[in-house]
Amino acid sequence: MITTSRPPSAHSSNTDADPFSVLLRPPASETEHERVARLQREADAKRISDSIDEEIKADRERMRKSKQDIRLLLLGQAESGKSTLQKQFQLMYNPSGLDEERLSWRSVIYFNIARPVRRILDALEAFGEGDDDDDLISEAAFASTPDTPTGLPVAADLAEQKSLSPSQASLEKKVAQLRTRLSALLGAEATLADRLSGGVNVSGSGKGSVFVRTGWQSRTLGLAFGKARERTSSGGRFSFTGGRSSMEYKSSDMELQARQAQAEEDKLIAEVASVLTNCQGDVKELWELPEVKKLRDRRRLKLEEWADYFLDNISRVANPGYIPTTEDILHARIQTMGVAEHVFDMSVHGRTVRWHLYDVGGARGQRHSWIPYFDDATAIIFMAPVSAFDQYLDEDPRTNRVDDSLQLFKQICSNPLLKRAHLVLFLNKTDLLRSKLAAGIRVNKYITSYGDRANEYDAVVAYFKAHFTQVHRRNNENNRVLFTHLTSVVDTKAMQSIITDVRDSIFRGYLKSAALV
Ligand SMILES: Nc1nc2c(ncn2[C@@H]2O[C@H](COP(=O)(O)OP(=O)(O)OP(=O)(O)O)[C@@H](O)[C@H]2O)c(=O)[nH]1
Ligand SMILES: [Mg+2]
Repeated sequence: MITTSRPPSAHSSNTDADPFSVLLRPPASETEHERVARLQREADAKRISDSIDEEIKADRERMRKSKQDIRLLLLGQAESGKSTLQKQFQLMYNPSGLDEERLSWRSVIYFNIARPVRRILDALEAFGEGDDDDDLISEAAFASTPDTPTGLPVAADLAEQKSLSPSQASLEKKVAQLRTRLSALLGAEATLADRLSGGVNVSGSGKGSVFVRTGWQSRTLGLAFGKARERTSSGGRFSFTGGRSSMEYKSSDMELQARQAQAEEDKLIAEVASVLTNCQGDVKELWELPEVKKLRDRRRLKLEEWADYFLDNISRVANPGYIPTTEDILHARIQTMGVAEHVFDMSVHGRTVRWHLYDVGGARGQRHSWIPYFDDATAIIFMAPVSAFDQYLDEDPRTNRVDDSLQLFKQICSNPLLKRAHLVLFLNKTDLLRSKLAAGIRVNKYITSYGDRANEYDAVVAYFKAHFTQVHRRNNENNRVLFTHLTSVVDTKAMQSIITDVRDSIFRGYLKSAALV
């Protein structure tokens, strides 16, 4: 056994000692047992202190590295295609992530079917109530009215009771029958909306919109699908990692709850899937009613593009064991709430750089949440849906969507916090623009300044492009270049080369500014 000299006692008479060490000195009466315990405590404290130092060092290193990351903001009004573009990035740079969340898209797709089904029924009923445009009622609807096993009134009775024409009464009866047969699907709409939004209602952002926060896929399916983060408008950070993160399952209680939620979710989806399998014939019958086409042609029933896509594909989607295809996922629609961050490591010309993609909610009530992301943005892709010339904002039905896009683009171009950001403009939904023009929808009916220019794709695109370019030119203090692309972001093949092109131009700008710093 060796003996060591004791440190001077706190009660020592040495008055020259540093007052802190005096305070820390062990009492003179310390026993050997107490001394061993104290040394152990001191060693533990040092270990903890060293590990904190290590963490601080690693944090600094992360910060230094993350300053070199590329931050790309996807901006634009609601429905402009930001989340769809994000999915295309995911397909290119993290395809396994999309595979992992594939099944969770069923709830969105079923919701994308249930809601338009209800809207079609409502529109047909509203027609029956006050509209006596006989031409709208097809003979087919009248002729195919069967006797009613459900006890619903027959066409002749209805006509007599409400003094409707026989054809109107026939349609009303058919719609009533379809509503009864589709009641289980209609009932699922609210349940699905509630599950998707996690019970959150967002006011002031459009009629009956369903918003999802980042990470909804793991809430609806309990999957690990990659990292997603949010910044609050005060600049603080909330981070969320999908799947079994320590944050999600801190205790076995929470794990149990998550398992129960997952089991309920699976049950709900299985139930809706079987409802859809059973009523697919009715959905098809409703969708194919000639009156639906007529109401749409006369613009008395406006359905969004995803309704067309999924109702056209109803037999496939309603198949038992349905798994969404990539194209289905690209067409699925759910509104983004707040800002979702997606992180990809991209190798560009032999150099790997971390990219942070920020997919924002574009509705007016969501735009305030963009601001904390402005000051360190490397680049912006602004998305303007040019097919929306005949549409108005859900959140403000007096504002034309293209006009809103132009106003928003002006704010983005002139924002001083964004003046260094590389600027890319996607004039999106060009496929839908082509279809609308081919269907004879006239631009000058909605945008009077279009005048008597040709109602053709090239002329319309040139007109909109000129307006966006002019907004940029008038709000371009920094002489920054605007890179414009005509896009249909649901077109995967075309998007692969556009994304590569955009990626390279952002990367070139990034290298240039890195060299200047
Ligand atoms: N046909 C077609 N559909 C598109 C195109 N771009 C987007 N869509 C569809 O439009 C709908 C809305 O797209 P999102 O990507 O969800 O829009 P968003 O900009 O993220 O909307 P918010 O999250 O509300 O801000 C989805 O159903 C997409 O599939 C396009 O170029 N062509
Ligand atoms: Mg979105």
